[in-house]
Amino acid sequence: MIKLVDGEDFSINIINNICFITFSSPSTRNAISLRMSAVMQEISWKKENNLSIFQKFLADNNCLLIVVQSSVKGIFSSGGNLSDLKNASKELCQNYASSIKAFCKLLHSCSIPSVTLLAGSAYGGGAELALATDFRWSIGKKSDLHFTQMRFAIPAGWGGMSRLAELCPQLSHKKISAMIIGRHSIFYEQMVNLNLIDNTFLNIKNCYRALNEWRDNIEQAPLDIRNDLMHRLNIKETYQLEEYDNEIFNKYFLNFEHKKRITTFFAKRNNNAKD
Ligand SMILES: CC[C@H](C(=O)O)C(=O)SCCNC(=O)CCNC(=O)[C@H](O)C(C)(C)COP(=O)(O)OP(=O)(O)OC[C@H]1O[C@@H](n2cnc3c(N)ncnc32)[C@H](O)[C@@H]1OP(=O)(O)O
Repeated sequence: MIKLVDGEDFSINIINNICFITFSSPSTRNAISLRMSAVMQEISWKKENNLSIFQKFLADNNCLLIVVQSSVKGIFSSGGNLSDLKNASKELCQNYASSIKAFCKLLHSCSIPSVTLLAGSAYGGGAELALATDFRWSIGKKSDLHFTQMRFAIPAGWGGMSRLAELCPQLSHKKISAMIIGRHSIFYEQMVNLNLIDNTFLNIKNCYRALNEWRDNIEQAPLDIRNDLMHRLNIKETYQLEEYDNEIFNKYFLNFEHKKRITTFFAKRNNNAKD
């Protein structure tokens, strides 16, 4: 295990090329504390060579997948830490939301796939954190999102409204504003209908098995193709993306590696046929 953050309630470790970001604060239902936000600020804001500490940690340790998870049964996160926000000075809180928002943005803008494991509810900023990753996998069918920010007379502040629009094109900006104003909840079935749940597992064991299989498949993809495919997220115009996709396909089609793997495929089939 390679550690970047070793807090009792918030840790970031790499195990077998998977980066686990784990929230473990049962006493606050995984509320994101001021201290957690300070750590997120430290590791998210650009440092050397235009790379944040977090991105350098991922690169230096050949991380292939990012997993955000809760170790607290029945809840992903209760969002902003209300007692911290009640007791701390305005100065102490001035970077609170922007630090968490920067960390959330990194989770879907870096060139490594990210997935949130949901086994319970997410409230307020916790729902925004659950939306921050590329994918969401549900363990069981009790995953849900509760946009409770307006209970405290604030809009979503960790990037959740624009992220919801990205993930669910069918939700207009007006509908998203209405959902925040109306403190809407999105329960499991609706999350599935909105494509906010990408996979569902009966239990955590099956989920981790699928994560390891995903990691193995990524590892078997040649690094140059992985990099070229992940570069797609930087191309915004559709016509440029089509041109780029043609270019990278022609770059690898019937090259040495492609033909080698076709040969291996038939060799394995012939060996299996003989067994
Ligand atoms: C832009 C984001 C925005 C912001 O940053 O301001 C927000 O995220 S606003 C906060 C949005 N969060 C919520 O609306 C959730 C508030 N919490 C609850 O509704 C409940 O606690 C719930 C449903 C999460 C859990 O209910 P349950 O009955 O299981 O437990 P308790 O309510 O008894 O809570 C247990 C324990 O956890 C503490 N707690 C819960 N949520 C928070 C929180 N967000 N911040 C700090 N502490 C929290 C609660 O006070 C209890 O502690 P105790 O010492 O026993 O009082």
